[in-house]
Amino acid sequence: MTRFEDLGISQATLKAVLRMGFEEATPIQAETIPLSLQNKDVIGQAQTGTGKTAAFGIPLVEKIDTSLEAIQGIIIAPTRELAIQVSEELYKIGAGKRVRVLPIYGGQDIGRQIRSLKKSPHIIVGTPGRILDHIKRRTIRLDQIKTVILDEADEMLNMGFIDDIETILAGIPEERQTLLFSATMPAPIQRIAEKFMKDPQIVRVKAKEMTVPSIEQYYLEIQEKNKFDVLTRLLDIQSPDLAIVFGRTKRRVDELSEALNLRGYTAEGIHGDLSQAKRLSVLRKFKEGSIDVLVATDVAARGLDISGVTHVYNFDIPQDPESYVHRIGRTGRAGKTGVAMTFVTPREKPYLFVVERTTKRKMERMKPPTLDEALEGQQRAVVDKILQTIDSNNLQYYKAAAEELLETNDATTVVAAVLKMLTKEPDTTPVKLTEEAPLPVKKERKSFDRDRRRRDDFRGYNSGDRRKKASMKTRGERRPSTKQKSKSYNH
Ligand SMILES: Nc1ncnc2c1ncn2[C@@H]1O[C@H](COP(=O)(O)OP(=O)(O)OP(=O)(O)O)[C@@H](O)[C@H]1O
Ligand SMILES: [Mg+2]
Repeated sequence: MTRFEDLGISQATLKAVLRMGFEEATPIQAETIPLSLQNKDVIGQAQTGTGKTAAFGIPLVEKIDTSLEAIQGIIIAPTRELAIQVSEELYKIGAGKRVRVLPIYGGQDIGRQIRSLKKSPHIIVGTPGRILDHIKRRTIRLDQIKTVILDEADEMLNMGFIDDIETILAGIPEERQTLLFSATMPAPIQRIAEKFMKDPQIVRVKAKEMTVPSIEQYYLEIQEKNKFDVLTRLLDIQSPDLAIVFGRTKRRVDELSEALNLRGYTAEGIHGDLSQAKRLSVLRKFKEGSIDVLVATDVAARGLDISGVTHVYNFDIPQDPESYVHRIGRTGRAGKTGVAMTFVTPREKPYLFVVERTTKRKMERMKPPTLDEALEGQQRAVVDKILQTIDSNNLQYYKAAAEELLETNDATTVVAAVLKMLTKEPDTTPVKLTEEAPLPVKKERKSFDRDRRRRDDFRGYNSGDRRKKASMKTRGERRPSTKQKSKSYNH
């Protein structure tokens, strides 16, 4: 355990960090902060939700000279939401020193941004495109920058920002420190590191698994057409505080959130096609708890830190293991527990195995719940609420009416009626969901299936179970569309 007191940071920053409720440094912080304070370049890799933001944020704030009216630190992040979130965290860390932090992202009025830039922020946090735009307009000056941080570098690569990043880095004085955070280190990122970093220290927080152990991971084998009913049953049974449902495409996200609303859940979707204002308002509502279910695509949710997300549902299995790790990493953050459920259609099962092999962690198989189980789950939730209400002991206004009811009815009947009224019975309102074509069948399919079967045997599934699975495979599965077929599966 490392205390922030022992990391050599100033009183002002220490106070700010403690005020944020951080008691001890996470491993990535314990390793990165001292290196960064010594001006070393650092490449950092650690699991989701383990505090990478503060790992670079604390030393960056420490190095800001607040008497100098110039941009001294720049953080580049893949999405607007992430830029805002990181700037908020940096603002809190820097509150003790009164460090000025400004988020800069596309979609926001450029005139307003230019006015904010005139108030000389010490740190800017932005998306590559907009930062470059300001550099070209000369509304951002790079000559006093001493620290550059690339957050989620691999995601920026996936989004096609690599050239923008190179251009930005090339314009920043060489006498600087560069920190790079990335979940993976594909070749183009390594090249960036070689070209733009000086003797980088690699901080890889060793973890047996890529996912944090505090997330319980399950998979459910379901046919495409049954996914939605199973999702709503799970929501009823598990009654998550806040849940994120991941869909593969934008259309999927729209349809899912609409369908969830039809069935009485408060859900909204986020994906790249929504306006900036809309995405932010959805996120705000989700954080405040005025919507319970956020439906998202991978990119929209990358790196987002929303406290209190208890459940993640992979309505569609992600195409690659990294997406899986990032998706489920929206729960179980900062040492909290979480539950992740992955739906897999029979023909997509090889993907499940690839995920498990990469994360070095097995998902536990869960049977799709039945309608009765869903009803039971709802009842249990109501009973819990009633017990809580009893505990709150604030019932004097209701007791007279209760006694009146009990004069003519027996207690069990009265309570049963109350339970029935309060229980949300499983809703089977028809909804419209376009079937998503399954991911392309993998070449190595045979061997994966064999491996999987061996593991299934090991878990002691009976052969009847397996026959059922086999028959599911032959019934009514659609062939992948040519578009999807052409996507390669490269892991
Ligand atoms: N030392 C700490 N003690 C307690 N909470 C912390 C600490 N450091 C960070 N946190 C909190 O943990 C949460 C996750 O942190 P952060 O978003 O930086 O994770 P991350 O490693 O960047 O995750 P991702 O890979 O998903 O981007 C945040 O709410 C943050 O405020
Ligand atoms: Mg992060």
